[in-house]
Amino acid sequence: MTIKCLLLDIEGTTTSISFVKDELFPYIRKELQTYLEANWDSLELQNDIELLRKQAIEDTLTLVGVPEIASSDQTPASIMTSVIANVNWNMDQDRKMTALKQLQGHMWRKGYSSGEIHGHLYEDVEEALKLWTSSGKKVYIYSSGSVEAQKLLFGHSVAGNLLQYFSGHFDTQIGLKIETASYREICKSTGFAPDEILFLTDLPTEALAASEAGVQVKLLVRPGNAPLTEEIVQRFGICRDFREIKLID
Ligand SMILES: CSCCC(=O)C(=O)COP(=O)(O)O
Ligand SMILES: [Mg+2]
Repeated sequence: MTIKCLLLDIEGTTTSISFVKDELFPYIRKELQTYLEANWDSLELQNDIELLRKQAIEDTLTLVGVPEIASSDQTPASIMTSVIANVNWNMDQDRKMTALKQLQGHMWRKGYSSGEIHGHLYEDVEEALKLWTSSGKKVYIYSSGSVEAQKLLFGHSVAGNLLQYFSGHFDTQIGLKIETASYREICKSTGFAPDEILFLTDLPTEALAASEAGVQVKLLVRPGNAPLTEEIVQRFGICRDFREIKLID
């Protein structure tokens, strides 16, 4: 079946893992206290904290050592201290839950708009986006990073604003990337049959979930990505660069 739609992961696929680990995440740790103090009275921040609070309560049922978030009748200072402990703990484990990703997306706004952060993209990405879209393919992003964080990264990227190439964005609101149901929902939402979609990712767990839904998959081998087993390489095929991907019209 001809590929009509490309579904792209970000970290490890369009963008280096080191940009996320060494620039984006440290920005959150560095700015968190200041951000909480500056935005304490905003509804958006209070909603983000409430989401983190609910997630922490749910997490205590299955995880050990979860820092809980102080209840809303505590002082702002004690709530802030508990939020900082919770966010850092979740980031230490690179957790991909919506509550954390939503707050991060809101915090990165200032970093991108001030020019402190530029979204990293591998140099083949822009050329591939141009080629695919000019030949009539639709391109979507599916990342654990929130839709807002995705738009910031591609809107303020090292190659400029590339948002015009995307037909849409998906994040964990549609489901986790390691769950097959998420890819079924993406098929429904985009209107493409599973085998008309090619999902590009760096993670075998995501590749397996997508392929269970009937979506076609290729794994990216980018510098700094985790090594892949021979079995996974044989099963899905790999590419080192988007220019290696040949789509039949
Ligand atoms: C686009 S937001 C920054 C990256 C991020 O927070 C993340 O979790 C990336 O995960 P991905 O699903 O793109 O591997
Ligand atoms: Mg990834």
